[in-house]
Amino acid sequence: MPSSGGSPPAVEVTDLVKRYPASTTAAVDGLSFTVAPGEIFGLLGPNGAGKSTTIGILTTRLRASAGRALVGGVDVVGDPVAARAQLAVVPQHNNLDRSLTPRQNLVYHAAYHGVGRAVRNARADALLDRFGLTDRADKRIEAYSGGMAQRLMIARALIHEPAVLFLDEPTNGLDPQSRRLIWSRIRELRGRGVTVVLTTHQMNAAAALVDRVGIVEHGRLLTLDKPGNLVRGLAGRSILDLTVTPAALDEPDELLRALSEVSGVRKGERLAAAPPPGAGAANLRSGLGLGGGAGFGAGAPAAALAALARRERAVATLAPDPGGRQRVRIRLHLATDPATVLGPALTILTTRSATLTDVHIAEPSLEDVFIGLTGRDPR
Ligand SMILES: Nc1ncnc2c1ncn2[C@@H]1O[C@H](COP(=O)(O)OP(=O)(O)OP(=O)(O)O)[C@@H](O)[C@H]1O
Repeated sequence: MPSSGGSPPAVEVTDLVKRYPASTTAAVDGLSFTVAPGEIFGLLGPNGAGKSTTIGILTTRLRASAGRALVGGVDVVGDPVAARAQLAVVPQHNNLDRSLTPRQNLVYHAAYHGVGRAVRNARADALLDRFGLTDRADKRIEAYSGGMAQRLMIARALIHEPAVLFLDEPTNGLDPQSRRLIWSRIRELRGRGVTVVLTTHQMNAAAALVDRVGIVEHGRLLTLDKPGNLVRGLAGRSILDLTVTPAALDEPDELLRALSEVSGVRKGERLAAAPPPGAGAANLRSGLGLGGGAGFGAGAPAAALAALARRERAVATLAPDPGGRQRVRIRLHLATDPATVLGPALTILTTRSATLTDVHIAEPSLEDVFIGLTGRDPR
């Protein structure tokens, strides 16, 4: 997190509450956090957690039911006009003015914020260039793709050089090219000293981009820390995914139960469907120096298994998928080194005549932290 150098927080939220009329529960329910100047702060949470409502209050679109919110040291309720001069917001939905050209959207927005003519034209040119829109600056907005419209909305938000930029789902529904451009431009803002508060459901991008992340649910903060610290909190917990074909008379749930009872397994679960074979797979047979065929058990060389387990990510193909029989994916959540679980797990598979076709060892991610805190049920 960039040092605030003793200056006040860019955003300060204290005991914030929002109750919508006719709703029995609070959308924001006593939220408190601060964001340092120049920080990129991620507000994560499941659908309906209260993220957009919080941003709505901070950007003066909504009025809080209780609590306090300051942006750039300005109380958003006490002095919304001064607060709006400090901030900019890119909402979830396209609110560009379709009666204007893209360039006019930028220039008129700058004029609204009192930016002089020469400066606003120069800034519009620079921003159109930064967001890859120069060639289409004078076309009709209707001809813009979703990615272009989103880039233009971010450019428009930046034209009065706000101290704090709020982005609500900035890359939702965009193709990978637009997503990468937007994440990269947001990263650049840190170098320019702009504070960014964003919401997203894209955990990998958030983990790579934000300085700190707050995870909210039911309008309350569940945790707030650097992504690395949150993931390290799950240290020693790796995940072992096995794709297996149980023996004809075996029950997948019985197999799962047996694997879940291996020492070092915290929890076992069945995943939805078997992945397509292939893509990116390393061949465990050659990697381990083992012969072909199904059913590797206790006889497999322990050192080779340990070498596999030490690899940060390993996807391996052990045996061909026997046609016709249903494969199942089993995820084992481990509280120990995968090397110590693999041997006993393979013994169980061998004993039960199951065929193992894929092994995947994964380190925990921010998404695991998120799921661990907020659960698996869709909202
Ligand atoms: N105008 C409104 N009137 C009544 N209830 C609302 C209104 N807007 C949002 N809510 C409710 O407030 C809660 C928080 O919604 P909010 O949109 O802030 O969540 P969110 O975390 O941004 O969700 P998402 O990830 O889906 O955008 C939800 O239960 C939602 O149904």
